[in-house]
Amino acid sequence: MTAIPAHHADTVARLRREVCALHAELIRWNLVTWTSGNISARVPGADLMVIKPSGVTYDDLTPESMVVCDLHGTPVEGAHAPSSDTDAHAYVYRAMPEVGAVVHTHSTYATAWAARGEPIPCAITAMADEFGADIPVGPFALIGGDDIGKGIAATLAGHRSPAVLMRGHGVFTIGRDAKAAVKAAVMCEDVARTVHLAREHGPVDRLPQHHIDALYDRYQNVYGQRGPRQEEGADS
Ligand SMILES: O=C(CO)[C@@H](O)[C@H](O)COP(=O)(O)O
Repeated sequence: MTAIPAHHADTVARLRREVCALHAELIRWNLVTWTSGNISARVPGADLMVIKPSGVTYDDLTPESMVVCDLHGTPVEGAHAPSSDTDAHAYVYRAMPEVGAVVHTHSTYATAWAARGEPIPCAITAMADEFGADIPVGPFALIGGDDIGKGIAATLAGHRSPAVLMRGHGVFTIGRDAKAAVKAAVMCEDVARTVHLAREHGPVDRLPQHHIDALYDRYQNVYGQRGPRQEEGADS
């Protein structure tokens, strides 16, 4: 195995802790069953990523059990075999330099949309906020190799949505960091459930595009705590 350059050691140690800890969020938000989801994060400035080991139960995950791989999916540091979706994550990092993290789940409602091969229409404000569009469907691809990654990148490149429903499989989300990608997976399941429930009682209309655009812009650029006053701790 190739050694990790010394100047990346602290970052890798931090990402081992972060990626490990965030798997607890997949359980907390009921997005995974047994070992069926995974998180990875890119090591900034290096052609490396930190990813969950394959088939290890979430209770048994530790920072040390995370696997460092290069961006072709080859393990570089770690005692475990990496996630079965390692090649998919690696392809996304190679194809989408702006992506800092990838998350995969089989969360129930979103995966039901994936099983139907149907995009989730952007019908509620929470969806316009986070996704800015319908949540798209990517192609079916077998696990292992580059095909899942190719489908994710081809579907999400130039798309506002940080989530894709891979046909007949489940959800992949991307983010600038692991917390953002996990948040997108949580929100994806939430809106998948809401729009599904709404459709049980009748047709659901997509929001008008100008409302989607306005909501997306506000949430992405105005919502929450921003700017120097908040950073200095001002409260009024
Ligand atoms: O999608 C799949 C299998 O359908 C995989 O993502 C596994 O469900 C999780 O695999 P590991 O990350 O534990 O290898």
